[in-house]
Amino acid sequence: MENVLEIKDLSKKIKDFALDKVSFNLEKGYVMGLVGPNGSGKTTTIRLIMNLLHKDNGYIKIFGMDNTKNERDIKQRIGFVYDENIYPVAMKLEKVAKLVAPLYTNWNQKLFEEYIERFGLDLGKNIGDLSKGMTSKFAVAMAISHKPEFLIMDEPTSGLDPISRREILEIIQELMDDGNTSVLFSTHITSDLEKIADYVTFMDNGKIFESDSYANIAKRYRVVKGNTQILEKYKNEIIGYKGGQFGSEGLSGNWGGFEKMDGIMLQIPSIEDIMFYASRR
Ligand SMILES: Nc1ncnc2c1ncn2[C@@H]1O[C@H](COP(=O)(O)OP(=O)(O)OP(=O)(O)O)[C@@H](O)[C@H]1O
Repeated sequence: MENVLEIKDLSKKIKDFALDKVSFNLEKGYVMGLVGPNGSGKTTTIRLIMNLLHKDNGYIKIFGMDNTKNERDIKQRIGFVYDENIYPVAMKLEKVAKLVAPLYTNWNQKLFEEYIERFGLDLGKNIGDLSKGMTSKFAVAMAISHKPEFLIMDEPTSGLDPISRREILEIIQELMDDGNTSVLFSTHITSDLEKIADYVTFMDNGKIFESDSYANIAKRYRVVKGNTQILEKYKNEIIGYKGGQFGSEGLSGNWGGFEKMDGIMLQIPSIEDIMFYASRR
């Protein structure tokens, strides 16, 4: 097993917010989705991985190397999509590519032009004249035209219509076909994760709630619903417990005992369920 990304005890304080001992790994050849409510620390984690922010503690290894000491080598092998446009709005797409291409030893102009055509983009247009969706597609084309081994994207599909989202996901799937490419992307769109993510890392309030395959996480937890009088007694076993007059609910990682109880219903949690109850802790 070879890890493309290893994060251990990563901490960073920004004003009132603290990323607190974040640890997770991504194995080479897999796709990981980073999910969590607004402000849970996804962008902060991604910025730390990209060395755009300085960490307070912990370490980040990419391709087995320290991400700060080997930044130049690492970035040649990485593709990165920011959560916002980073290119000058008055610059033509063609010009942006001309400036960026020489930075990568592996830049493949033919491949870039193929992506541009596939996404229906016009190289003669200014960045500022692109729609939100087209800006995202251009950012993805720019990030993958040097055939990165590791693609890191911060909400690449937000603001895209379902067809464009599918196009981006298809491209990611194609990149994965060689078995050597790995992808980490943050998203709020849980259906995207269901389509392509091998692993899901749940963040909440600067901490990791879970990081595993969805199948494993779905085995570990159940949504518990039912009689308030019964559930009140076990509320310490229930994450994000909410009691109500007409029934109570939450998520449980220790749900075996509920199976035989009358008036209690168990459901396999969706990704959204896990996010919801974890954030209500
Ligand atoms: N430069 C900054 N100054 C002050 N606070 C910041 C700064 N950068 C991030 N934060 C705070 O850190 C927290 C985490 O933000 P972050 O952008 O990492 O969350 P996120 O999970 O990516 O959220 P979203 O889903 O909304 O994009 C937020 O509370 C945010 O306000």
